[in-house]
Amino acid sequence: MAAQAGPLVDLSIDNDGIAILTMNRPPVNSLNLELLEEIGKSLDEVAKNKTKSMILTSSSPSVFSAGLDIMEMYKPDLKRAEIFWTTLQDVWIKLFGSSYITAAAINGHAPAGGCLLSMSCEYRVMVEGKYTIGLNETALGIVAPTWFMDTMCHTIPIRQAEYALTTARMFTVDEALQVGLIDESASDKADAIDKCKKFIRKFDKIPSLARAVTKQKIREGPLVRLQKNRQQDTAEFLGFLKNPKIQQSLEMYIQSLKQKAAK
Ligand SMILES: CCCCCC/C=C/CC(=O)SCCNC(=O)CCNC(=O)[C@H](O)C(C)(C)COP(=O)(O)OP(=O)(O)OC[C@H]1O[C@@H](n2cnc3c(N)ncnc32)[C@H](O)[C@@H]1OP(=O)(O)O
Repeated sequence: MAAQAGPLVDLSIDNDGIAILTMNRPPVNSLNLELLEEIGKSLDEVAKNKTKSMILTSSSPSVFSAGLDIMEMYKPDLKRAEIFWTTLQDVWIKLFGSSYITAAAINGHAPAGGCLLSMSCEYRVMVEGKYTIGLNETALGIVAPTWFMDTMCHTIPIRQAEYALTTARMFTVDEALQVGLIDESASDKADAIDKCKKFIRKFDKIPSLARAVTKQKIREGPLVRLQKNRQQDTAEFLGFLKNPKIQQSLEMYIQSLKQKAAK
């Protein structure tokens, strides 16, 4: 993968006081430890500055995020893998449990961890095109953690979530719209951001504390479940990584990605 030039995330506040958090790890925004750390710091910044809302997007022209960086899981240094996983848990807790308004302008593919980040927001607008979104973990021979599943069940009906998770279903933009995995489609990134802003403006006349507490109460179940089981969840992840069959599946998947990229 190409070397990183420039900061891994850009956090700006626009004229309406809305924070725009742009992931910037070319070529595909795969979530490695460093990118997750930077996303986590930006989310802290948004919370600390009491910014009322945040839009999550990507600097790539065709990928929102390719999900977890598979190289963090393939034959890993186990100490780093543990920090990687707890950082991912932190990012999810901060984003899913945030009190400010969140929306994702999904300007490209959003598989696995990319889908998770967008589902952790309250509203999703995806750019039209040949892009797909979904949790495809079973296709890699791995199992999405319970909190990934909880996040999907919080977004689409549980029957659809079970079917999508077990079949590693990647939804087209139209399919995602139909099932409710995204809320709107957009012609391009600017349109996606505009539509996210329109969603955010819906709260202009709603008292912010009432809105925030309502959001946090409705999201409490999945959050408490992970918070109570963090150590076990991390142990399970590390256990998976030590399993030779999982490593074999990851190796085959990496090879297939490299072959596809070389074509
Ligand atoms: C193990 C225990 C349980 C763990 C539970 C956690 C579960 C996992 C959640 C995850 O997020 S796993 C990651 C799943 N992600 C994917 O399956 C996506 C794979 N990528 C793609 O499908 C495509 O890259 C794309 C996102 C559709 C973009 O396609 P595009 O044609 O634009 O780019 P490519 O040519 O395919 O890729 C460019 C370059 O990036 C490398 N790469 C792609 N995705 C990843 C990734 N997730 N991690 C690391 N590297 C990735 C790809 O190999 C190419 O590399 P080079 O050949 O240029 O070196």
